[in-house]
Amino acid sequence: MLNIIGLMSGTSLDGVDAALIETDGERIGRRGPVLTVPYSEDLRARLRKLLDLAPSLHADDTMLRQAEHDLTIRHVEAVQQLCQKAEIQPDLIGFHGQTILHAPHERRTWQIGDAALLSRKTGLPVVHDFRSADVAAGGQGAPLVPLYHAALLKNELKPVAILNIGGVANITLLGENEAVYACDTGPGNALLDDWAMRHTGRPYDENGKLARKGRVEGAILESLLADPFFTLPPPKSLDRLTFHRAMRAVEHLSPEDGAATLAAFTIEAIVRTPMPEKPRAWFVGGGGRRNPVLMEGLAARLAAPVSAVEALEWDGDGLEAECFGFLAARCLRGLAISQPFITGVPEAMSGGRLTCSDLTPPPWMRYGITQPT
Ligand SMILES: Nc1ncnc2c1ncn2[C@@H]1O[C@H](COP(=O)(O)OP(=O)(O)OP(=O)(O)O)[C@@H](O)[C@H]1O
Ligand SMILES: CC(=O)N[C@H]1[C@@H]2OC[C@@H](O2)[C@@H](O)[C@@H]1O[C@H](C)C(=O)O
Repeated sequence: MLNIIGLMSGTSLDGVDAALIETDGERIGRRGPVLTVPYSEDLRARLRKLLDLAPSLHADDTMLRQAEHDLTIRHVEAVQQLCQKAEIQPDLIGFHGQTILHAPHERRTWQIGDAALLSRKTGLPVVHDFRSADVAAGGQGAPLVPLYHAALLKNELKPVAILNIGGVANITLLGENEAVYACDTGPGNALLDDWAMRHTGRPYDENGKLARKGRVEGAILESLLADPFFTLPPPKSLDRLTFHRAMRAVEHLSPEDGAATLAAFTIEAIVRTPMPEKPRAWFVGGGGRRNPVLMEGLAARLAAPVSAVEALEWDGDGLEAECFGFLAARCLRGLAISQPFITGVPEAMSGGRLTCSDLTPPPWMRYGITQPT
């Protein structure tokens, strides 16, 4: 097995999560440590602006290039800090990059990040660009975490739902007979974060304090949920900005009522996701599991028990970063990272690209892995 550092910077734009994982892409050994290197407020604001500009942005845009450079340096720092913490010299990096645009219907998905720079600065080979091949083949390109959930889950609880509440929320349904279904469910924390920033100047509604004091505007909530996305069966995926119009719908509400309504939007979108099997339990990862308004709302509305993924002895902050370490190993070996019931791709397929600097021999030369074709 290889020691791989997985790096994930999610749609919340809060920073880089880094996790060490020992894996060959099938077996999973040691997991952790995990750490987060936060983005500066300035970088976060520049990335947020890039999301708005992305549909018409040229790849050579100066602001884009500068932000890409700066966020790659944050990833270099994350690798260095993790190596120190783990006291280990890793073999490989799985680098997700920062999604600035996701439009699978146009066969476009765009993760920025300079893999060559990351490889040069760390002296390690880097697997990156995990989503493009899937999207090019007609898939959604997301979510990609389900095969990692499937590899991790050992218990007999199935059907079981693993929910990630990041900027966008996504679900993996591990069904009976090894079936794996997945999709994005709707907004996660992103709308709430933007609302909190506007009304409190803070990047998120800490512990749901604002939403807790508000009243849900039922008519607005139902109008938001009338979007055809919510009745579409999986697979389906979202851009961080897909439901940004919800901000306009709640604009006239008080900070508290707006937060309560947006939190209810996240919850109801999850509850109403059409599912091929009925989960017997729900486990929640991502920063949203720290928001008691979301967790209590889900527990009240779902038919099965809801807990944080820590109940499975998983690390809810590191799971996605671990996943991109796991997927990096799978890409290297040409193993599938997506399947028809996960992303809608016509057949199971691998993906990712490998970048090595002049100083980093390809991993198959160093570790006897079969060279991917
Ligand atoms: N104590 C807390 N109270 C409320 N919300 C919280 C708390 N801690 C974290 N969060 C929420 O979690 C978010 C960060 O979540 P996470 O790190 O899972 O996002 P992400 O990795 O960017 O997501 P993804 O890639 O899945 O879209 C914050 O932006 C915030 O909304
Ligand atoms: C295009 C993109 O970056 N999608 C992310 C985003 O963040 C959550 C949700 O939307 C999910 O579909 C995906 O990330 C996770 C890690 C995934 O691919 O499984």
